[in-house]
Amino acid sequence: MGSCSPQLPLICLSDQTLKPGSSKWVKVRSDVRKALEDYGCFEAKIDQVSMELQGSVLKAMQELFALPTEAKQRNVCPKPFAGYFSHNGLSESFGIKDANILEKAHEFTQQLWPEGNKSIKMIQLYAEKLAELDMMVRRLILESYGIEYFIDEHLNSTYYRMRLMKYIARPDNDITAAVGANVDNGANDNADGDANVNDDGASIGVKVNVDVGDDVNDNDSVNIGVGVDINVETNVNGDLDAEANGDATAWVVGAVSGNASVGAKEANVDAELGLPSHTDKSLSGIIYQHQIDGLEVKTKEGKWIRVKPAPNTVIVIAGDALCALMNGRIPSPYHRVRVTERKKTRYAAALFSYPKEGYIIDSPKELVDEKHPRAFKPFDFVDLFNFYHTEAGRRAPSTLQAFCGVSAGK
Ligand SMILES: O=C(O)CCC(=O)C(=O)O
Ligand SMILES: [Fe+2]
Repeated sequence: MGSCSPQLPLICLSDQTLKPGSSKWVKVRSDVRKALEDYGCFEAKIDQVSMELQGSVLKAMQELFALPTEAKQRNVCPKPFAGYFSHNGLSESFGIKDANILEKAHEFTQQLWPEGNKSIKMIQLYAEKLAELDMMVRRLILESYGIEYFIDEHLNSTYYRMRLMKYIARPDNDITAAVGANVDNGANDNADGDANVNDDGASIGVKVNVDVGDDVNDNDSVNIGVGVDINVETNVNGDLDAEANGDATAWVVGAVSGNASVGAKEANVDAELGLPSHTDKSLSGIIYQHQIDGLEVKTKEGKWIRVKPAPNTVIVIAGDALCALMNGRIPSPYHRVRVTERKKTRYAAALFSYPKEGYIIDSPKELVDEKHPRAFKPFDFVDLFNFYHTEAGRRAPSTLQAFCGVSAGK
């Protein structure tokens, strides 16, 4: 903190000194809770993943993305878009379910490298380390609210999915944004009910929904919104501080639609987005940016924080499922990826935790009190996923709120 540009809180989660029950653990626990309540995310300094392993994963990613498109497209998953796909010609990604478990991760090897490849071992080891870290964070969170009894049940009700991502900056003079139809008006709320309208002026929400077909990878120039729902507001205050809000449903489930922006500057920003503004649907996510920055996280005040990559530092980010589980006390922040360095390729890896199918997400009673009335009805995450695919789910300013918000009046 204290530098001129805003930054996320930085918390040291290094293994060496952080032992459950120690005074450091207790301090870190309250820091984690505060950071998540304030920002829905934080930067974590870690030593669980060696530089050597980070380098090996980067090499594996470079190798993977260099494969021919037909090979990459073999990374399919029963859930649409949970496998390989590309967005807007600016990013592409692979999905690996249960990447932290070697036997399961081998399915990915079989899809991509039927003749076998040693890289998967590195990716799996990396996912395993990040999963350990993630479980520690979720343990710290639940302890910080005094619900230790719930830790085992919670951790056993989840699984992991890894995304490996490659981004490039938009080439100059490339016009990619603002294609579409279905214009309608709408105002946006993010998951914690914090309306994304500037306090000091009126806003008009303008949504342009772009629906494209299943074959999303071939046409780089018109794929705005593929796999994402972007709800964009154009602010009429004259400060041109446009908001682009949405959910990258398809990063997890694959809605093939988007709401692209209209307007000058915001169309420009949109066109630069390797990943449009969204909240994650997961419980938690751990993101590692390999050297090149691009990730931007939106604060409750509506400011974008650009997160600089630093060695041995990851971003811990809360998703909608955690927001719901924690009775809205931890928001799932909007974030986006904008690569501005031309001629540089950005690689990022993220490990997400999700509730298992059939598990009912219901805030523990300790999180509900007069100051925090129950915000969400209990739900199965799969039903939330399915709701994202519906017209109503895609159009909702906050899918989580529309699906199970108590105030949604459903
Ligand atoms: O590439 C990144 O830094 C973030 C990726 C992300 O937000 C996502 O996959 O949901
Ligand atoms: Fe995300």
